[in-house]
Amino acid sequence: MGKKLKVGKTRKDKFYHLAKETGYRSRSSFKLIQLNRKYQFLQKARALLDLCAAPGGWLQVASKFMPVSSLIIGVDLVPIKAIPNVVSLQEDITTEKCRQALRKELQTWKVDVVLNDGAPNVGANWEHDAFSQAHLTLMALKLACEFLAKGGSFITKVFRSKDYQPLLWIFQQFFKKVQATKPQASRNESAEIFVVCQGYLAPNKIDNKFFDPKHAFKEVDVQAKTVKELIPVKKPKAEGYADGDLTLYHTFSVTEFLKAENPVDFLSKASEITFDNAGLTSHRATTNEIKECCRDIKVLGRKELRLLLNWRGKLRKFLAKKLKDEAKELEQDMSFSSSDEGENAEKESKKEPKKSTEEDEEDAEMEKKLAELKEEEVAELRRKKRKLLKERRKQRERVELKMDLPGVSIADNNDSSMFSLHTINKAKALSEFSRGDMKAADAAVDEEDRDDDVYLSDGDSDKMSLASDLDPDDLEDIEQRQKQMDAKKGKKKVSFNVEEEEEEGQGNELLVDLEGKEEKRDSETSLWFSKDIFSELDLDADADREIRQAQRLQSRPSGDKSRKRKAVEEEAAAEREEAGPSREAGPSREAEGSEGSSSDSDDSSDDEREIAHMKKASGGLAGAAGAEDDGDFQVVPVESTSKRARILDPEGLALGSQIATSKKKERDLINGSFHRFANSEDMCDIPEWLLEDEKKHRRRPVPVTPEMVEEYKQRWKEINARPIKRVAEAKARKKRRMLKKMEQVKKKAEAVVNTVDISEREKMAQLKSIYKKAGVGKEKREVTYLVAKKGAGRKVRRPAGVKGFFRVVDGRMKKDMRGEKRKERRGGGKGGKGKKGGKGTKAGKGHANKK
Ligand SMILES: C[S@@+](CC[C@H](N)C(=O)[O-])C[C@H]1O[C@@H](n2cnc3c(N)ncnc32)[C@H](O)[C@@H]1O
Repeated sequence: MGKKLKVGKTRKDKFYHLAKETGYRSRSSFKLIQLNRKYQFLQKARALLDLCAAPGGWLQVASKFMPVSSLIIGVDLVPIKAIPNVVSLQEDITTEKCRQALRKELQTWKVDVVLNDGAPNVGANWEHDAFSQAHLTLMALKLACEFLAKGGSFITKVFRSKDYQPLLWIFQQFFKKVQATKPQASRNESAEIFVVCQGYLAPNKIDNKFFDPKHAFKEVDVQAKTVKELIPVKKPKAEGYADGDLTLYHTFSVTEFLKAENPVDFLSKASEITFDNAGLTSHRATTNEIKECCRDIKVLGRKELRLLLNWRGKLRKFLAKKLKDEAKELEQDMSFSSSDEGENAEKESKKEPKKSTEEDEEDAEMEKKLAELKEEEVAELRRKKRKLLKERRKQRERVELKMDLPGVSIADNNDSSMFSLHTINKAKALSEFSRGDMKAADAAVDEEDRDDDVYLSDGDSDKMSLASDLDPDDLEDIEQRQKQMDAKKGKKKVSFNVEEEEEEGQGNELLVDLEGKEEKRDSETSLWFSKDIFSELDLDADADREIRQAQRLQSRPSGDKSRKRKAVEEEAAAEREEAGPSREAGPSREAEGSEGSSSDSDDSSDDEREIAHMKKASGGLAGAAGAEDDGDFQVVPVESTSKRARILDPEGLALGSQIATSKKKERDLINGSFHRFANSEDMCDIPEWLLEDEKKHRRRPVPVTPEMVEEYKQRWKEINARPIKRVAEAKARKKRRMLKKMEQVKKKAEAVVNTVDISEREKMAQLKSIYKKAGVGKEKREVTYLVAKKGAGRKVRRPAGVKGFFRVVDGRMKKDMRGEKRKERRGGGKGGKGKKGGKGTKAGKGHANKK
């Protein structure tokens, strides 16, 4: 028999070798390194206690990661070889002696971290081993509870057995956060798991049952006091009695309870609720239990208090409904009495003696008041709704005009209202101001404010809440009935808009519109069209074009019908010409032509109609900017100053550069523009070819050198060669993203390279996966597809001329697909027998297909 192969735990794995390489005393050092990497408890610790520390791997790690001159103590059954700056004790952590030794060592100090990697001698049987492990952990916890500072951490090894859950529960009683984890260095086949407990609660008293395995593991004593219970709760601060309140017993009536603004607050103050309303006492919601609860509020629990609150809600709903019914009855009575007033009055006076008792009067009075109350309520609701809608509309407008951001309103801020003329927009307030009666004016303004105020007085809020108990349908119903009643009473009802207009009519005289209605509309229109979305549309140019078209049509000589057809062509040519740089100075062709327009004829009526239509279409702009022909007078068109800058071509730019450099040159250029070609003659009877020729030659050369023009041409080319802004921006964004990604990948790679606890091969694998995930360095491979010859198999030699990657594919699929297509073309796949796939394909070299 040969030597037995090492299996499972005894196998020397990478961490074993790594520990040997790096000088750690045990492979479990890497467990602590990995735990610390995740939870970062060593860096902050100033004192540490390592229970079951031999041979000292964890102590090494602790002394490496903890701040210099920290206190580190290690305890184990076996002696630990000395480690610089580490105190080691040889003790059994389950004993009192060990506890005392630690006390002696630490004196009054508390530690920030307690570690426990204890593993008792095992081998008896699984259950026994598991128990002794759990017991050791419990003992470690006991020591931790004694020596840990508040907020400290306890990191312990636990074996997964039936005692695992009870242990976790106990940890949770002492620590804020308890997390279980299995570090990479811990073998998968091992049942160990590491529990990281953070935020030690440091209770004043601890029940020893927690550390008694009998209680802790077998039957966890649920009744045992929890740590939270053991932590003394601070006494609430004495607040004393309220002023004038000398008794602790407060009795309130049901009505008061129903009216209470904050019922919860009310219940906290009340000792007893008495019944002052027979109707409410006999209400079916008022059960015996409720009555009993009302007798002593102070003894009630959460459930009973909730019961009382529900009861209150029911009663309020009941009352609201009652009010509604009463209002309905009142209305019916009114309609009944108004229609049959005459007859019934006579009949009743004859039949019965008049029943005019005081009670009836009181009832009527009550009902009237109720109706008024409801009316007010509904009016209030309507007013609020209107105000809300108005505000929303305003906000929308402000957002549209880019005065506000959506959801953020600067205009909502009313701080400046005291300086606003709008606050005294009532004539009454203004007159008070002008008389110098500031008090009265303030009152008037307040009155105005109150109309729109969202907040209500106490009484109002109660009314409002009553209304809120009603259904929306009910409200609508009430509203409608109210309207009918108003109409019957002959009340003068006016719509909201009319009301507003009236108010405006007698408004503040100081609030005068700076613009007329027309101007206001124009400015609003221009504001609207100044939005970004319209910036692409050259509205000015469009308007100008229309004007010119109208003028040209107007200036056409009468009788020349052949010209009429060409008008459009001419117009287009003229526009093209205008776009050119060397537009001749001097009177325009329009002006020339317009001379002829004074001689009207019958044929021109169509044109005139067209012009009128166009003028109308151009919104009156034609009249402002274009030439007007008013009888014998010819109005010279004035170029609009707001006209957009024309984009010049290279010749124009060269000319412009000359003007820009010298005033004299500018003057010369202007003077030079008055030459014999500048004033065109009447060219009506000139043949077309001559006109074309004239256009070319009847112009003075522009005083710029061809070199200058060439230079500007080059500049244009350069500008045109540049990518458009958006493309450039997108490219820049992509580049930035890429750089960022690279930076992150670099950091990750560095971290992997610097990791000590993994082998080189693993590092390589991790690096590869990092770069792969980031998509860096992933270039699309150029693959050449080769269709294999029949029976060639998968192994094909690289054919001549094929470079790089190549893949051999089966030609049949391609052929099948072709066949399918052919079938379809022939019509619904009814193509005769036809061999499937047809003849064999020529495979090999000739079919190389690059992708
Ligand atoms: C896995 S080793 C600890 C390894 C240590 N964390 C390191 O990194 O070197 C478990 C240790 O627990 C110790 N041990 C077991 N029962 C103990 C007890 N009752 N008191 C003290 N140490 C104990 C053993 O002596 C053993 O050295």
